[in-house]
Amino acid sequence: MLDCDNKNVNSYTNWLEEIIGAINDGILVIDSQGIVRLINDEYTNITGVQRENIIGKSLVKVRKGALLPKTLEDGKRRSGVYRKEGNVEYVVDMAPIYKHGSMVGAVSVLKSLTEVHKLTKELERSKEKLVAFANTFGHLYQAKYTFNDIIGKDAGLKNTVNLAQKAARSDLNILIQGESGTGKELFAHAIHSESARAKHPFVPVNCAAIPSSLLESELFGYVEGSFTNSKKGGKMGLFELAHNGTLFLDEIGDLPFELQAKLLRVLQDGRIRKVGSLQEQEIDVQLITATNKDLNTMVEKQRFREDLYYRLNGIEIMIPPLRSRKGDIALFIRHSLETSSSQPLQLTEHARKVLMDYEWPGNTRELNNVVHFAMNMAEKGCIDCSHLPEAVRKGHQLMETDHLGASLKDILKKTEQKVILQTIDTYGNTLAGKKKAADQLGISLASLYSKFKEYNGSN
Ligand SMILES: Nc1ncnc2c1ncn2[C@@H]1O[C@H](COP(=O)(O)OP(=O)(O)OP(=O)(O)O)[C@@H](O)[C@H]1O
Repeated sequence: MLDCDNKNVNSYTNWLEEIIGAINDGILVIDSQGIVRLINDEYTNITGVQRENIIGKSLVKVRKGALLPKTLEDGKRRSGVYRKEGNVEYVVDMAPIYKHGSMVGAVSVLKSLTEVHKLTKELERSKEKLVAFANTFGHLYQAKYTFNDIIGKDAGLKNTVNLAQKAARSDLNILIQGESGTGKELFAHAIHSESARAKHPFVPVNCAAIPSSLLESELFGYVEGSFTNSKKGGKMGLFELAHNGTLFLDEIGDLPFELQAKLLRVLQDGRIRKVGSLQEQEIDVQLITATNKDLNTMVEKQRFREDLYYRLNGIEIMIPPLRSRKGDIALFIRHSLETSSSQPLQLTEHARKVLMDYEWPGNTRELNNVVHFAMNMAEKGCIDCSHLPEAVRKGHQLMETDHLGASLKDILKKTEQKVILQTIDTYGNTLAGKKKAADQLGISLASLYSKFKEYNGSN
């Protein structure tokens, strides 16, 4: 009953009591004599004081140190007064109640701090999660390589690196072509790392790895309810994720034809539209695409849109296959042996020759795997032919039996070379090993040295 002079509890005051009871803060009302007239349930929850122990009693007597009677004396509002009762902390706002210009009582409003503490903790936890998420997210969408990670001194590769460095300084779309395993993704990372966008996300997408039915919504995102099972709140697309950074579309030759038209529109307008949305949003990404397919032939066969091909092809980077960069094979092997092996390892001349002669259809990826395989198979600090994978050995043997068209002199020379290298492999590439090899072959050590030098350019 707010009108403390009114003894009749009418329906109006009942209604007010209902409202006060429904309030989430604790409420206590005293009349002009300092007698407690009303409390709500939340007041009991916060202070632990039961209704029957306080209603109709003088507040100062029941609650020593209560400040509300002071409000009755000076008519002043007080706010944010901190209180602690056992483990319960709360703050109190106090105000006088006036009717027709005279003070008829005063009210306290208590706000529990337990809830505030709980919310603060929740907020802190959310902030921590957000930071962790930002770290993971940042980590996930960072380029992992720079141009320093690209191994190779072959002139063809150096020209390619040179062109890629220029491309990194441009904002043109870049199309990287090359056989599988030549390092197209490595180049894409390096280009982003050296570009002005390096601090922004690098988002790699393999177009062949995402089912075509999902690719559009993955690339452009979708709004809530755009299809059955769509996530609440919709989903951000990879273009949006890459905003201000670089989007790397690998295996672009596998982009479904109907999506090619949509991608072309995005590149022309610089805007994307989420699946199910009518609104467009501006997007600023540098697009790098890569493929090991021959896009020119695909265009001719009308399997890839010509207009999109020209859009993607702002700068075209062709990475030469490893077999055309023999010098890089030796360099890569040396680098791997020096950096990846826990013990010093020697490669026999024969094994080296087999590796140099092999065609490397899987390019640097395959070479990397083969060298690591051989390092694990090596014995006594030495990698010889028997430590190479069968496919590589077989490839070499096939090549060597391919004598068609060769002169007898060349065949004999090759065979002699093979036998000498294999015998040195067997006895070891040391002085003692070479002596044994020469003995076994029935030639002098000097002769073996001179032949060995002829085959390898050095001994
Ligand atoms: N020049 C190089 N120097 C160092 N490592 C290289 C080089 N080229 C390729 N690699 C390594 O070879 C592996 C394959 O490279 P990457 O994935 O970039 O090739 P890719 O051309 O994109 O292959 P795919 O067409 O199969 O996707 C990676 O481990 C990469 O780091």
